[in-house]
Amino acid sequence: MAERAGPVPTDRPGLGRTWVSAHKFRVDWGVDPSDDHVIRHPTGRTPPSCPIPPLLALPAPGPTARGTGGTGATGATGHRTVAVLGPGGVGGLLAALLARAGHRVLCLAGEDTARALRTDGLRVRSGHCGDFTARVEADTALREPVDLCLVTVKHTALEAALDRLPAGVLGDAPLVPLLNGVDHLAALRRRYGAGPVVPATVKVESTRTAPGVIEHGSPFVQIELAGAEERLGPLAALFTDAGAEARVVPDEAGVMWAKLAFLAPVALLTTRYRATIGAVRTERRDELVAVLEEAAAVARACGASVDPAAVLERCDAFPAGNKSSMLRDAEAGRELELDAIGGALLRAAEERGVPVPTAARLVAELEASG
Ligand SMILES: NC(=O)C1=CN([C@@H]2O[C@H](COP(=O)(O)OP(=O)(O)OC[C@H]3O[C@@H](n4cnc5c(N)ncnc54)[C@H](OP(=O)(O)O)[C@@H]3O)[C@@H](O)[C@H]2O)C=CC1
Ligand SMILES: CC(C)(CO)C(=O)C(=O)O
Repeated sequence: MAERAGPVPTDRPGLGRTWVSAHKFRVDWGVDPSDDHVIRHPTGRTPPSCPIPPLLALPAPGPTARGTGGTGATGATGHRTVAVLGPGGVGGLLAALLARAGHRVLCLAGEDTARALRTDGLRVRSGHCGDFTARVEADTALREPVDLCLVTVKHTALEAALDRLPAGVLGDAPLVPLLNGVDHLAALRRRYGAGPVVPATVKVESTRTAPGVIEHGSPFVQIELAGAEERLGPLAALFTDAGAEARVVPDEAGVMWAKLAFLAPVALLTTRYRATIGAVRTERRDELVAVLEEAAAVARACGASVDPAAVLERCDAFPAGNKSSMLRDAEAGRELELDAIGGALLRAAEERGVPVPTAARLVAELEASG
C-alpha cells in the first residue's frame, strides 16, 4: 500500500492563482516485484477518500467505458478510461501521470510509437514527479468509447492525427486539446462539434527524447481549463489528483490568449536567439518587453485582460534554464509551430488593427532562417 499526495495548492506570486486542491488518497498499486518504480494499474479496489463526481456535466453517455448508470462515473474506484492522442512531451507525461493515478490510459500514435509503448510503457524522468515507468495501452486509432480524450500532438500534425480519432467513436466524450496557439479549437469544433471541446492550456517543460521516453524539466505541470466551474471541476480534480495542478477559468479568451500572450514572446525570442528563457530575459530584455506589450495588446483586443507587467513577472519567475518547446523543436531540427504561435498572433493583430512590429520582425526572421 503506497500513500500518495497530489501537489499542495499554491498561490503563486505573480500569477494571482489558486489551483484546485489535490485530494490525498490511498491506492493499492500492483507493483512488479522486479522493479519497484514500475507503476501498473491498481489491483486493489480501494476507493479515493472522497467520491469522484461525473467527469463532465455532459449528456448521459451510451454503453461506454464510462460505466453504469450513465452518470459518467466508472464504478467505486472512480478510475476512468482516458485516450491520449500524441504521447509525446506533454501527452506522454500526462498519460503516465494518469496511469500512475490508476486510470486506464490508451495512447494513440503511429505504429512504431504504439509498439514501443506496448512493450516498454512510458518512462518518465522528472525532478518534480519522480522517475517512474507507467504501463499504458497503445493503438493507432480509437476503437472504443472513452471517458476523456487529450489531444497533445503538434499543430503541424493535427489534421493527420485527428484521423485516428473518429467522431463516431469519440461521441460526446470531453476532448481536451493542450496544443499551444488558438486556431486548433476551430478545427476540433468543425470535426467533433462544439460540445465536447474543452479549451485548455498547459504550462510545462517536457520532452519526448525517444518513443515513450519523457524528460520533464519544469518544477510544475499546470493546466487551465476554460468553462464553468460546476462543469469542469471534476475534470480539474482528475488532473490534480494525478499530479498536474489544474484550474478552471470561466472564459476561453482568458485561458487561450493569456497563454499565447506569454508564450509567443518567449517562443519567438528563445528560438530566434537560440537562448534559454533566463538568457532572453537578461540579454534581450528590451525586446522581450516590447513583444510582451504587443502580445498583451492583441490579447486584450481579443477579449482577454492581460497586463504586460504581470506577464513579465511570470517570465521572470520561470526557471532560468528552461527553454520553449519551439526552441527544443528548432534544436532537434523539427518543423516549428511558427504559424500556430507567431502566425496566430500576427493574424489576430491585423484583424484588430493592433501594431506588432517587433513580433512581425521576429516571425519574419524565423521564417527566413527556417
Ligand atoms: N513540450 C512542452 O514542454 C510543451 C508543449 N506544448 C504544446 O503541446 C503540443 C504538443 O507538444 P509536444 O508534446 O512537445 O510534442 P511532441 O512532438 O513531443 O509530441 C507529439 C506527439 O504526437 C505524436 N504524433 C505526431 N504525429 C502524429 C499522428 N499523425 N498521429 C498520432 N500521433 C502523432 C508524436 O508521435 P511520435 O512519438 O511517434 O513522434 C508524439 O508522440 C504542442 O502544441 C506544443 O506547442 C505546450 C506547453 C509545453
Ligand atoms: C510556456 C512554455 C514556454 C512552457 O510551458 C510553453 O508553453 C512551451 O514551451 O511551449
